[in-house]
Amino acid sequence: MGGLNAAAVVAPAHAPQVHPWLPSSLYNPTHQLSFSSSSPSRACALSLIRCSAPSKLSRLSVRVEAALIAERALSDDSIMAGTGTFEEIVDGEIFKYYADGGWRKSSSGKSVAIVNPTTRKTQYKVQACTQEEVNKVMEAAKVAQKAWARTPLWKRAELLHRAAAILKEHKAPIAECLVKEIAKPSKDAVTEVVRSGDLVSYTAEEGVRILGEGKFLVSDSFPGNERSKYCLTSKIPLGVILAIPPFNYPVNLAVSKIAPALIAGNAIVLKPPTQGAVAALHMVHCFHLAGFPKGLISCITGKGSEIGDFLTMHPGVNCISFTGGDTGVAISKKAGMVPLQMELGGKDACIVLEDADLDLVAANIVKGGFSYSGQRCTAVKVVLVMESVADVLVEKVKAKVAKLSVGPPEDDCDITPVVSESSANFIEGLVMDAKEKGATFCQEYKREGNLIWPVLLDHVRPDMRIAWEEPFGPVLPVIRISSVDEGIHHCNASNFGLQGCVFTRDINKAIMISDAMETGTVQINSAPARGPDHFPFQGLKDSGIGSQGITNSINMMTKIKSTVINLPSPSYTMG
Ligand SMILES: NC(=O)C1=CN([C@@H]2O[C@H](COP(=O)(O)OP(=O)(O)OC[C@H]3O[C@@H](n4cnc5c(N)ncnc54)[C@H](OP(=O)(O)O)[C@@H]3O)[C@@H](O)[C@H]2O)C=CC1
Ligand SMILES: O=C(O)[C@H](O)COP(=O)(O)O
Repeated sequence: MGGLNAAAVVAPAHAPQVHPWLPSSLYNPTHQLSFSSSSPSRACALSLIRCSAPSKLSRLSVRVEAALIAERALSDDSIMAGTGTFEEIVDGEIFKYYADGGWRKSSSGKSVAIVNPTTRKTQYKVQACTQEEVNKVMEAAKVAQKAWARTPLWKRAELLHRAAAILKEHKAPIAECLVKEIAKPSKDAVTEVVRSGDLVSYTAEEGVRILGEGKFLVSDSFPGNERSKYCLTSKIPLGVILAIPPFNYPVNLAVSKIAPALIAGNAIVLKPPTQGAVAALHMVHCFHLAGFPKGLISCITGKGSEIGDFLTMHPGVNCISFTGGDTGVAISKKAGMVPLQMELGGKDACIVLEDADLDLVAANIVKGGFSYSGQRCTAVKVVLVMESVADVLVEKVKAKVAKLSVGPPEDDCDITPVVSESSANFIEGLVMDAKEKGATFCQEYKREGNLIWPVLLDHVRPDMRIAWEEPFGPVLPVIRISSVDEGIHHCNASNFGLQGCVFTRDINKAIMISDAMETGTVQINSAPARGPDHFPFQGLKDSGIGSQGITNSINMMTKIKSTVINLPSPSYTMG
């Protein structure tokens, strides 16, 4: 695209106008626009900046609006990671980490490579942060949180709305990182960013409602008491929240922790997954542009295996919100006395009864089992179908699988390379085990590098690993069952209990099966899914601790504080 090809955001030379409600010591100097070339769009953006009288009302919002206008003037494909708005987050070829309101290089002098799953070459590099840098981030977070907790709720919400708008405006460059780092199909990558912006806005609104309410209790309802004590309760922040999301939703599962933490008055330290870290850094920059106080949000990069234990066992952490695999089980054993929110793996079962609408089932199995190449914790991971309808169902699913496009994420293919070579090897191990033990392959098994063609495995038996293990890849086992009880038994014998689904036209049977399935959620006549993002989302057994979803996350990241008014003598309201 000609004309305006970069809108760089640079720190102002002079001290910025401080928002009246932000303590000046914590103010994150916000940004001015500079342009690398002239164009009508540039002139338009500049004239808007000049005309907008950034005096008493809000210089911050003028600048943010101007940033938005300038971004809108850019074509989606003209913005590359580390250029334009995101120039300041990268130094040479290594992305910086975010601490104390700015982008920094680690003193370690070391970096971590992010390998593009499609090319299998290094795509990006991020800083390998040191323990000392973690200590500093924790100290800054503690200080910033105290001031943030004194910031009125509606003002916290306002900043979150701003961050959401900036995030959505920058969907293209962030999605591009997702395509390159985790091979997410390009349309899904854009959807992830837009969904994340919506989640942040919804959280701001929900927070204003639920944190604006407390309880008033009187003592005479408890035996032996007169009405001489009034108890007022409200929700207070926990302090510093450590957020660790997984590779498959590095932006969405980061903001699903960041936004509830912030609206509730907490500070946040984010440790993004290595694959997906650059997308996450871009997302953090959107929060930076929104003007949050310095130190309140930080993003530490580095390999989880190296820096993870130091972070999760850090005394400065007051709550851990983690999404990922077995690592979560290990963290929960090591973490100290802090609240934990753990969203871990799943082996979501799809139980299909004889009376089910098999076209609907087939469509849901293919979408549920193979979207993002099966790399979703809520993917359908085992089909338990009544023998009498199994042949018909398998044929229908097979026909749909044949239509899935396989190839690079840039082409928006349905099936794209899985995240890493080790993941592809693990998936292949499960497939080969099933082959040796006699499963029926509905398609020929094919793999090139990290790209695995979709495979439906029929006649899977419980002695095969794929019957129980989570492939996190485009491989779906079908187990034929002779009774509903057999299906429920298989589902409940799993160590996981995230979601499950049941397909039947009989709502009474559906409810009974839902009640019998030991999972956090059961979907009736649809594939498992986390969204919409305000729904509660939780796993039983090894699938997690606590519940996510916007309301539940806000509640989880707060504590109840009571103030009791003791009257000298009982008082009863007469009305
Ligand atoms: N229930 C749910 O909501 C979801 C569950 N999952 C599950 O996650 C798994 C796949 O995701 P994946 O990212 O590979 O999961 P991992 O558990 O490998 O990693 C998750 C996060 O933990 C970090 N990490 C690694 N080691 C440590 C450590 N010792 N201490 C602290 N953090 C650490 C990782 O960083 P790094 O990348 O640097 O190693 C990453 O940010 C699957 O099992 C899937 O089912 C995934 C999404 C959602
Ligand atoms: O990480 C995951 O896989 C998600 O939490 C599932 O989200 P989805 O159902 O929206 O894909």
